Amino acid sequence: MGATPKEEIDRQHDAAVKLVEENMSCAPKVNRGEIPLKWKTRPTVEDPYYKMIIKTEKLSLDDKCDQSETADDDSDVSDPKDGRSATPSNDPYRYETGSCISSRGQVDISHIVKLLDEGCQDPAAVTMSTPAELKSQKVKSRSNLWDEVNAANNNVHVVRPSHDAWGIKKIVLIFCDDFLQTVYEMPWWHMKPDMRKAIQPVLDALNVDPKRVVRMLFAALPPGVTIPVHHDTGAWVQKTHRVHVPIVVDDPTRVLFRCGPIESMMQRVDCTPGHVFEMNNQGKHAVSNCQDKYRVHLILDYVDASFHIDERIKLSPGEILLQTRRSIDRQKDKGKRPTPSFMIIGAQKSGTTSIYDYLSQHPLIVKAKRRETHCLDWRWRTDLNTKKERQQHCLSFFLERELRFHPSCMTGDSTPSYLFDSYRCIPRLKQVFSHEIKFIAIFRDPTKRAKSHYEMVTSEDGTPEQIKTRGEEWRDMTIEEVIELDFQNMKSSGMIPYWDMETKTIDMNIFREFAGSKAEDDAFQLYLKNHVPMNTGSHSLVSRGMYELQLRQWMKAFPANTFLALKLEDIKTNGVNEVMKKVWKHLKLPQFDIEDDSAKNTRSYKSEIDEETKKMLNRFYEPHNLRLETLLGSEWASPW
Ligand SMILES: Nc1ncnc2c1ncn2[C@@H]1O[C@H](COP(=O)(O)OS(=O)(=O)O)[C@@H](OP(=O)(O)O)[C@H]1O
Repeated sequence: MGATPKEEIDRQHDAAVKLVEENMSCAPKVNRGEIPLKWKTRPTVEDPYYKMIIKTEKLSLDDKCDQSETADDDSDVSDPKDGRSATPSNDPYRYETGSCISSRGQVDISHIVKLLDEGCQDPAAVTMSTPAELKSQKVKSRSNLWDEVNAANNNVHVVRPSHDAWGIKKIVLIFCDDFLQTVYEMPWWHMKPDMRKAIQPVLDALNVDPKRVVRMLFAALPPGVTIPVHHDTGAWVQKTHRVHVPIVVDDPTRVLFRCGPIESMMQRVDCTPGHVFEMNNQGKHAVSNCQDKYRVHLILDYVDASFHIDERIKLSPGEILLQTRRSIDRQKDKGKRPTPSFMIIGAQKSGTTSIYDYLSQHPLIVKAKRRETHCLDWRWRTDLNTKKERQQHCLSFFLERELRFHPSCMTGDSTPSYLFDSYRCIPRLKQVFSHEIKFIAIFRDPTKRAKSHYEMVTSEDGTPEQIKTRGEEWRDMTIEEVIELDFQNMKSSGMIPYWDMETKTIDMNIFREFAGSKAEDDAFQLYLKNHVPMNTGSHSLVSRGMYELQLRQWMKAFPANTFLALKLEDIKTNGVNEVMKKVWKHLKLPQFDIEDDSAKNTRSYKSEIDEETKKMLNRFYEPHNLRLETLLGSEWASPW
């Protein structure tokens, strides 16, 4: 349900009745052909033509650009923020009066009317019951297609929260998920030749093959109802042409259907039955039924012929769909996706919080109960005896039960310490999760990472829990002392035989022999065992920047294609959305442009790192950085 307050809806309804009574004229029925899909963006404040309109109309930009309005159908909630991110259009015709409406012909709808007649004017049967509840009830008449019980048993029940809340009755023939990955054909479409035949004249007028139709339904708007000014949202909107055909309209003069690029430019559309018109549903639109009868429109959305649809599924009568606001799944696919689907494993202080936040903005991502579950390291329950109990404990950090019903959605966590502590985490992970998990690692110039780590651990800011987990061991130490301590710990574990503790230089001959060897892996394990306690974060300042060594342990344990490695610096160079494209691809999620790309978990430092210290760390890390190429390919040839 949208955000428009009831008083505003009442105000708009009264205004609509007034316009109807004043006989507001309709826009001339001009066939402008297809409305170009590139026009299906919200006007933005950056758009030169929009600015021009605003000026001409003497409107205030702030007032008129994408006001928050209300909802129409399932996903049609106006978003006050989306004017900021939409692509500016440079096409002046986009904002011309009438640019949002194109008359596409007049067709014979008498066969459709016959099929819909029964039950059409019966008072609302929109119950908000679940499909299972509806299915358990007895069907009164199989020929009454408006009856929800009939639809749940012999067609497929679709929930359309906003429409249902308005009391809008519906007969759904074709439906798709929000990202247009799957199109569902309902039995009353694919098993009803009379229905297809009756609707064919509409498709002929549009010159559209039925396989290009991704949504098609009849909507009966109750008497006296106004759907206030809004625009539709959802990834599908910009990929589809929206077509309306008035079917049952007793008195077209008492139906006010308006559409336009902005609210003040909305024009009235002639709602004479049989008038096939396309409208830009990214433009502002509103409808008022000022009759004392239901008003029925056929509403359909079709894609361009070149658009590829992954799957077109013919549903069986009575099948149950499991829906969220942005996803649709079949009940028979329940449990198809095990939890979790992904893990951001590190590196600590390299932008993991940001990546998790950006990921969570995707409508098909559901956040874990906490971002850093730590279920495999310091929240691992050694007291639990069975594998099943340990599994349940790890799953308890996610909305696992809820997600079972929605396999097209996914969840995961972001625990940046996992990458480092492969010694504990990998065997535990293998014990509790046997399904494929996609791993994401993000790296950052390791010297900068070390400074960020030191600043965090020695900071007095944060919640009591954060302060406790960071530990107090470094409080009275300089960064140089902490670095020296870690070098000693690594040295004593046999991890850095190539490092001269006095001259602080690398013997490259030893490095080349040792790096990547079993001896190095063994020494790293020993170090993790002896110098990585679970009760404090004050450890491993230098070693956490040895990325290849850490990632190698994971890539030995899991297939290479389950890993995606990112570079924090690429966010600055290429922009967040370019970096996130790689993430969507890795997780097989539909492309999505995030709205909030601000950096998360940032900190201002107490002091700058000393130049000599910086040079020494750079010297230590350089050959380690170069080794990333052996794992990740030429893109990582000289990362920093
Ligand atoms: N988008 C973007 N651009 C540039 N820098 C960014 C970005 N997102 C996060 N960061 C920096 O990453 C540091 C925090 O990393 P993490 O969130 O992984 O830290 S933590 O391990 O979860 O504590 C932290 O570094 P410091 O500020 O140097 O401490 C953040 O500023």
